[in-house]
Amino acid sequence: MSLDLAGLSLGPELTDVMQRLTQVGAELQRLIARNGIDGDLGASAGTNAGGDGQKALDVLADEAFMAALRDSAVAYYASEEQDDILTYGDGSLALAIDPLDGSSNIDVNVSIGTIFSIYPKAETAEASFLRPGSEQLAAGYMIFGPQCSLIATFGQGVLQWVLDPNTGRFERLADLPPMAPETSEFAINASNKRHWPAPIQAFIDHLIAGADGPRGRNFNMRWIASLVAETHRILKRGGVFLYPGDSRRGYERGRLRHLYECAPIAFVVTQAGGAATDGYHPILDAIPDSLHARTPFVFGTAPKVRRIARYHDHPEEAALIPDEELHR
Ligand SMILES: O=P(O)(O)OC[C@H]1O[C@](O)(COP(=O)(O)O)[C@@H](O)[C@@H]1O
Ligand SMILES: [Mg+2]
Ligand SMILES: [Mg+2]
Repeated sequence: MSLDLAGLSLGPELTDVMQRLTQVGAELQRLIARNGIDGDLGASAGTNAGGDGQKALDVLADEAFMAALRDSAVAYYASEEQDDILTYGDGSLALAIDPLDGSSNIDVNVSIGTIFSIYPKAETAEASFLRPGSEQLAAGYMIFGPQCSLIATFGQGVLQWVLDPNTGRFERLADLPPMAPETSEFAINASNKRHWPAPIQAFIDHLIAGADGPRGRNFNMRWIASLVAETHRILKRGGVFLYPGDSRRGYERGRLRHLYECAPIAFVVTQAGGAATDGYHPILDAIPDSLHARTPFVFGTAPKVRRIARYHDHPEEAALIPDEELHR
């Protein structure tokens, strides 16, 4: 057993799938730690279904998860790296996966990860995934960094584990406490500012104006370009993340994938007391119209996410809403 699930009643199928996911995760952490010794995991390796360039590690991770899950309770496997859904056995689960998130960081030794989302199998392969994220049974991510952590939710709060490099086993830590309601950090790729919609421009302008602007206090910015690392920081110390749609060709719905990235992160974040929207509507209520569909994505401390929604109605007034009023 690579994962300590003592005391959790997940049922045999979900338990087995979690064990298999974490076995692969432990192996990926080991391979990543040796990057450069036997080969270059950041080398280019083609293009995936969504049109993104693939790195060697994207392909290797996808193949490792496919191999590990082929004879499991996963009946349908949908991956960011595959054109179509793969049909396996007749188990009861459907798994969506971003096998390697944060690919641009592989060759610079910055945290990357795997994001997973598990649904009960539906009538058809497509119907198993093109549904609201609120129907997820489980979701989470592994982060390959200074520590290899697993963060997961099964719908009752957020659980965390750390991989013990001495034993190869994920040891459970105390459950994550609810996210901090008061924070001053935001994360966005500011190089795209000129392409953003007006409400996002206004929100960020007001944060950057700091104590001299309508918000009347200073804020701090972080951008790692690795969704798992950004999520991990925000879960641990609060803040807000934005990847809005923008006017660049192909970015009208942002960059991130609804099924493989946004729905699972939204499930985790809302279970931690945060919120996740497309800027306005909750992500967990939305139904993606295709496997690789993208969505604008805003998540983090709930009052901040609510304030961003208010910027879509009344940008100038939104800056002046007292924080307490957004703590509903
Ligand atoms: O390079 P950009 O446009 O800032 O985008 C960074 C975002 O893209 C991603 O790397 C996309 O994920 P993949 O690496 O799985 O394609 C996110 O992890 C990150 O938040
Ligand atoms: Mg990703
Ligand atoms: Mg990826």
